[in-house]
Amino acid sequence: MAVVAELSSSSSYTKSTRLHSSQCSISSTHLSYLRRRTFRPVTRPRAATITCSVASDQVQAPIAIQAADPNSKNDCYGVFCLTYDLKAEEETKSWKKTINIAVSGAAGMISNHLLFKLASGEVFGADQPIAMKLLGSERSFEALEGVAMELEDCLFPLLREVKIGINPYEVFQDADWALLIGAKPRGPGMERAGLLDINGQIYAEQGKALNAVASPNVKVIVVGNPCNTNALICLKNAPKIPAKNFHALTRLDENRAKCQLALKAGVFYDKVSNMTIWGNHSTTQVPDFLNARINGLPVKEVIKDQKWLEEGFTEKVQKRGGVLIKKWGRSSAASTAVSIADAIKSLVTPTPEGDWFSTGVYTTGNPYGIAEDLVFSMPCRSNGDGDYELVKDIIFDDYLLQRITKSEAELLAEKRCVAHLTGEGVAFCDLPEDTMLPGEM
Ligand SMILES: NC(=O)C1=CN([C@@H]2O[C@H](COP(=O)(O)OP(=O)(O)OC[C@H]3O[C@@H](n4cnc5c(N)ncnc54)[C@H](OP(=O)(O)O)[C@@H]3O)[C@@H](O)[C@H]2O)C=CC1
Ligand SMILES: O=C([O-])CC(=O)C(=O)O
Repeated sequence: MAVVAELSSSSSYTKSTRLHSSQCSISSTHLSYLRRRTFRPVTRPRAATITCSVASDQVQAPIAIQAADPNSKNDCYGVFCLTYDLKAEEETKSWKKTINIAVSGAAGMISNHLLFKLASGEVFGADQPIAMKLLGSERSFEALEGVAMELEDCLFPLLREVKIGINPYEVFQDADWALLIGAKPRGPGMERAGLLDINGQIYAEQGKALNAVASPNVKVIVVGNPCNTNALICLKNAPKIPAKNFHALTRLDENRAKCQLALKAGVFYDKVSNMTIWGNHSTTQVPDFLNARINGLPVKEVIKDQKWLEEGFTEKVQKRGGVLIKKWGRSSAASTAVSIADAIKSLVTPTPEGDWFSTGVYTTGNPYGIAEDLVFSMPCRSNGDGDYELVKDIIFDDYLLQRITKSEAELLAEKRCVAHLTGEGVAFCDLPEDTMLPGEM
């Protein structure tokens, strides 16, 4: 027989845990505490529901009953409900003000690597406390709890708060950074236009939520594919946030390109600099070997094999994701997480003299003649304040311009295909057939 009982206590966080006996499951809210050095619990009521299947001859103990609040899924998680008195702690006196980092797709593969790097301090710095706001869905909520439990168990000193939730309007509240990773993967037989529409709707919704509740100067990095067009949709739905603040992640492509040039030149990859990825995070992307440098020299002076540069190198970078999926059985997660960390570090630390980095950013006002009103990967520099400027001293040749034009045409076609999501009228999809996400080949 089944016994259903509710426990009396307090909180606003709802979770489900399976008991060790495997005969009972608990749907409980988490105890919330006021965070002080002494970790004194606050007397907020907690509620829990326990369902047990027991044999009819077993004695059933009466259990106290009080209503739960099953709708509230966005509050502090576990140990992160404890408040530390920062002033009382000598070592924290030099810490900066806590920043809020929102992450969507937080229960996914990429996040499973990224969150721990963020919490460790290696991205924002050893004096930068962070609060994590993790967005999941009904589908992923239990997994998200698992993620939060692992974060608890890491005892990261800089991780001051973790919240999990399924409503972007709650999770994105006061976000200083929004790392938007969640997206539906393209399944077998799904048209690219279908993927653009499904994921575009996610990014339109999240753009609206950011517009409504995030910090007005929030920096947004869109990872979920197709990331350039998702970023465009997101920024169009967030008119209060500067368009310049939205990025589409192409740092993984930059890192892949550096690796291939280093391999060919027989140097370690720290010798490769000034690497631009132009355009879309797709197989039309253009890894720019004309402006890149190896040991400070133009690539073409070090690698004299033009055919390899134009064909072998370019295609290898464009299709690296797909080759990896064939081998690994899933898309790049660890290297993507590292590249997100790199992308953030490039914005919060000054760019080394003479160098630059690639990121997909808003084209309006660009000095290269690329169509306006797209999100296009271009070379950028930062003084470390989270902002960036486009690099001006870039050279072009016919090959480079021709390739850039192809990627630009693809993004213009994607944009027409999502006009219903950017507020620009009726969508019309005429996507070039030969172009794909890096993982789709
Ligand atoms: N820009 C780049 O360089 C790269 C981008 N990517 C892209 O990043 C994204 C995330 O990759 P990864 O973390 O490996 O993927 P996972 O499949 O592990 O996680 C993706 C998350 O997306 C969420 N999601 C949102 N909507 C849907 C939906 N309709 N169906 C299924 N899941 C959905 C899910 O979380 P929830 O249920 O909580 O919403 C899920 O946890 C993908 O779009 C991938 O193509 C990957 C590598 C490189
Ligand atoms: O297509 C994917 O999901 C993977 C991807 O973007 C990449 O590896 O660059």
